[in-house]
Amino acid sequence: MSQFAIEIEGLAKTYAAHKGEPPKEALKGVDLQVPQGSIFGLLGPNGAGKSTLINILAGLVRKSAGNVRIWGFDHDVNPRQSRAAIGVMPQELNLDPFFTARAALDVQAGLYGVPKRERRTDEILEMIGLTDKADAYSRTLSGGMRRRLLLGKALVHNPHVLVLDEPTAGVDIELRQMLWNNVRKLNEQGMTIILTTHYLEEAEQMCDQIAIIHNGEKIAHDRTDRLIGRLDAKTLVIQPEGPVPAEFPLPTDVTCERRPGGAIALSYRRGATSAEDVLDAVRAAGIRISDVASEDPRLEDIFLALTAGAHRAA
Ligand SMILES: Nc1ncnc2c1ncn2[C@@H]1O[C@H](COP(=O)(O)OP(=O)(O)OP(=O)(O)O)[C@@H](O)[C@H]1O
Repeated sequence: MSQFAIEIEGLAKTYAAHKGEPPKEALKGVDLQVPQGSIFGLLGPNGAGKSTLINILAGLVRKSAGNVRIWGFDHDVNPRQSRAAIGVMPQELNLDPFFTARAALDVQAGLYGVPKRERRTDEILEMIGLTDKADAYSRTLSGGMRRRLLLGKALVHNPHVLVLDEPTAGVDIELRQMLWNNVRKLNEQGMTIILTTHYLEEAEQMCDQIAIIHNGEKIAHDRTDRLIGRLDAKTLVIQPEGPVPAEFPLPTDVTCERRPGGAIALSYRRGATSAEDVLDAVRAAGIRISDVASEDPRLEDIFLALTAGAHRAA
């Protein structure tokens, strides 16, 4: 058994021309390996191809080319096993309005061939906080509750891999925390998690590894800390004692930005300038330093740098 939960080679998808629109190459030969037991972030701007990739994994979209293995099972050779190894929480709230929460979970378990005695309906209802809504029709549930029910549906067959397609888009803080707590617990129990999100801070906190997709191509894949470390940028935020001159000499390539409250943020490249050089320049300008804090780049910075770089290359 491979150490990868998901292995993708040369995955391509072209959507056929439709209503005067030309064919759309949504994925252009993507290779990707998702380690078992990881929380893996799949990021990219709108229209990058993330949902297409996830929908191919879920068996909802047919790939044009390439190979997909889920938990070692080839999508084409062992479609039943590869589908059983994965659970997907989709972006759209596609619930049958005339099913109760309990029925929705039971029917889904039935679809996956889970025998009645092995069903964990009550356990899942409890986990997603819907025990008291078990017999309510899904049309009467709030948006947040429906989202939790979709998570429950993705879990009925106890998959090895759980895929979450923008699970927290437009949900409140409480639900977001509940979702992430659930995801962490499932991951601790050994489930591999793949998620797409537009909240980069969330990805930074949750994911061990991140891949960035742009225009149907993978432009980066690395451990989250290494990805962020790729940016050689550093910022010193200095709280001055007394006034700061409008302009003062700084080492080449150091930029100065005024922050609210009178602080100045000095950004530089670690490879070219040292913190000591920056502080020396501040002192030489007669600025007395009351406090200093340092800021490292965020995932957002690397994301913007990489996607902008890919634009230029294109
Ligand atoms: N059924 C379809 N028919 C034609 N084109 C499609 C179809 N589904 C998606 N596309 C196109 O394929 C590209 C990739 O779309 P996809 O939904 O995979 O992107 P995404 O990264 O998930 O975007 P978002 O972050 O906005 O959800 C887009 O240009 C989209 O318009």
